Parts: sequence; structure tokens; C-alpha cells
Amino acid sequence: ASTEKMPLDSFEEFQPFSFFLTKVSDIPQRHNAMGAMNLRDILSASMGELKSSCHFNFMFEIPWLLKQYPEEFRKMPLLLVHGEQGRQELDIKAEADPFSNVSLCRAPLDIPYGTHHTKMMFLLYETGLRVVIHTANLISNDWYQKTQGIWISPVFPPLKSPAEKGDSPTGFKSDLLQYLAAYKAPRLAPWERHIQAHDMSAANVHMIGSVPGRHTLNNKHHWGHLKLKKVLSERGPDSGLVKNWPVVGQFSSIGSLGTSKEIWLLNEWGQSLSACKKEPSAILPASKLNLIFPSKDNIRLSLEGYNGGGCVPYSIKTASKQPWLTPLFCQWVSEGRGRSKAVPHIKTYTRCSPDGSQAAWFLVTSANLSKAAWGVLEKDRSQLMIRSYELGVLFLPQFFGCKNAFKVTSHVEEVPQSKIPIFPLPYDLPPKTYVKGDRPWFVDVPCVDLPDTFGTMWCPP
Ligand SMILES: CNc1ccc(C(=O)O)c(C(=O)O)c1
Repeated sequence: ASTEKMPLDSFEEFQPFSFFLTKVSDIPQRHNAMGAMNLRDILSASMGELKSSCHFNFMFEIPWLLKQYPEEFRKMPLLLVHGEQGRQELDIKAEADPFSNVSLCRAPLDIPYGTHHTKMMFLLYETGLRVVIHTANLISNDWYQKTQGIWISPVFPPLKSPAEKGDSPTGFKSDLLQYLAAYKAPRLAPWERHIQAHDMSAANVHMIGSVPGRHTLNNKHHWGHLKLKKVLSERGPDSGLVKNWPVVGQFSSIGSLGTSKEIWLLNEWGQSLSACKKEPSAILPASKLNLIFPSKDNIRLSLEGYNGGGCVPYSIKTASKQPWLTPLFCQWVSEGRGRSKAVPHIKTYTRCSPDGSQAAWFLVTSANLSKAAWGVLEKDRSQLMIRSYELGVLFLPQFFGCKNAFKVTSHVEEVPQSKIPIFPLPYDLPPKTYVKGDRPWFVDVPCVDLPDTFGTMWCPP
């Protein structure tokens, strides 16, 4: 409709954080009019005259993906980086075969149970290169009625001379090149060259990535939770400011975390996420860790009903081994963004003030709450073992013109005209604990007591 904003206008009004959610069908239009993009918006000509593109992801519907491009861009070179092996690799090759402009690159997954979870786009325009790091699979269902997060870079112009490095104070370009190098994939070489050839000095986020491996020595701190710990120890909040500030994790799946909360969640992962400048990282108490994970009723009453729980694959088998986790859970509540009923597939982590009005940092990433994604220390903490590819971006206040914390809100109507930068939260803070009688969502437990939005029950296969 002509009243609809051009995607580029939506993009420009939501700076400097450039952190968007996906548009959601069947919620009041005002919640899609501000700070929200769909895939057609991102790929639209108003965002740039495309020459070629590359998508890193876990799940693909190739015909649907091509239809999200404007007609004039649908025949341009498109590289898909995936993690499929064996029979599934034959399937994605067969799906790509009819499209002569689509080529595939398989990410090596040499450690069992690893996945290629990273969700990223490279968009090469006539005028430069744009990077998008997000949380949605390239399937229509992930872009229809879920809550997903998207960071969209500026258009990075070509370097004026090849002698220039073209990196930013956050080291985004060198971190991205190091991430790509880990694939050891010849088909990525052209995109490594494109990245090398562009001036990314305007990148104001830190990259927090994971690549499969047993990382040792100084490689240990390049990936997973030790990378986040390193950045927070060097550029994070002063311990004095955040002494009573909780760490909030929000995710759509959970791995096997051990027999007690101390082993990995608090004493390893929690210690990294609570790292501060100078202060030796104290152990995070459980009372200062809130984990936003959908309750059974969050799923039952969602726009998709119980089916929305299909992409929240927490199994009762895993959950039954870690009952100590349940007291840490909080509901998915997103009244400010109009997305309380849009199942969260986004993953985010933050250190926020108890009243939820400020944050010392904010991370949006593909990484769920699992050792496979974040890494687990082995061999007397000498190596960090990571199974999967993950990617996220970290927002730190000082890179956005703020002092040592940024104001945050999920009521984003105040964001565009604010004099000071306000970080647009995907959900309401402070977090709300589960209501009495509610339980975490388990994908493999039947729900036959109460019907969902559509009056149906959940009888998993
Ligand atoms: C085993 N495979 C997956 C498990 C969880 C997720 C998630 O993001 O929650 C995804 C994905 O959607 O990429 C894949």
C-alpha cells in the first residue's frame, strides 16, 4: 500500500542500533510499521541494486527464497552455505538443481551433533557490500508469525586503495574473515575477497561467533562464550555499575547442561556472561540469572497454537535430567512489540538493570542455551570444545555514543525521534517468572488438557 514505508526508510529510522524484528502477520499493523522488516524488504531494490548474494543458514526452501527477491534480481548469482550431509545433502542439491544461478557450499561438520546454525546474508550491490546477521531459517514459516531478530549493516563502500585495512574499532572485519577462514571452503573465496575489498570501518558491533573445533591457546578466546568473556573483560561494564544487574538469556532450545546448575551454567557460561572490565570474573549467582524460555501456555496461546512449539525443540528427555533449570525460567512476554503471541525463535542475551530500563550490553545471536553452541571447557580448561557454527553481534554502549549503559525499551514508538539512542528490546523487561501451574514447553509431550488458539490439542509424532 502506498502508505507503507519504503524499506530503506524503515532501515534509516531505526539507527544507530540497526536491530530489527521480522514482521508478524495478524498483529496490529503499528507493531510491523516500526523496527520490523521481512525478507522482501531486506532484499528490496530500495536497500540496494543487487549484483550477487550469499546466505548462510540451517534450513532452506529455495523456490520460496528466490521469490523473496525482486524479479530483476532473481537470476543473479546466489551461494547457499549449509551444513547438510549424506541424504540431506543430495536433497538440497536436487532442490537447487533447477536454478542455474544457485550454487551450494557445504560447511564441514566434523564433530558429532554439530549443526550449521549461523544465519547471515552477504548482499553485494553496485555501490558496496551489506552484511545481515539474523535468527530466521530461509523457510516461509520462520518469517510469518514468529519473533526473529535481524541486524542489518550499513552499505560498506569499496576500499579506496587495496593497501587500506578498512576495519573498525570493534575488529568486525577481521573477525568476520577469521570466521569465514574456518570453513576452509574454496567456494567462499570470492566472498572473502569481496569482504577484504570493502571498507567496514563503520561497523559498530562486535562479532561473537562459534566454529566447530577443540580450540586451544589464544584460539580459545576467539569463539563461543570465551570470546564474549574476552570482549566484556576488555570493553564491558565496570563491576560497580552492574553489581546487582541480572544476566538475561532468551532462546528457543536447550541442550544437556549437566547434573547441577553450578557445573557449566553458572561456573563456566555464567562466569563469561557476567564478565566485567578489570574485575576478575565473579561467579554469577543463580538469583541473578533469568532465562526467558516459552512456557507451555506461551505456545498454546500463540498465533500458531501448539504447532508453534515445533521450532522450540526442548525434549522432555533432556529436561528430565536438569530439573534444577526450571526455577530460572521466565515467560516470553513482548507486549511492547505486540509479539507476546509470536513464538520466539530469536536468541538474545543481555545484562540489564533490575528495573529493566537500562542495559550494559545486548547480544543477538543464533546460539541457543547449549554447550554445542557456546562451547565447553575440557582438558583442565585448556581447550574449548564447540560442535556448531553460530554467529551473533554484540552491542556495547560506547560504540553507540552512550557512556556505560544504554536506555532500553520494548515500547519502540519512542525510539525514532529520541535525542539519545534507545535500544529497541524484542521483549518486555524486567522478565516475569512463570505463573503458578505453568511449565516449560516440551516439544515431545502431548498436551490434551487444554485446546490451543485453534481449539486443537498437541499429539506429537
Ligand atoms: C537441531 N537443529 C536445530 C535446533 C534448534 C534450532 C533453533 O534455532 O532453535 C534450529 C534452527 O532453527 O536453526 C535448528
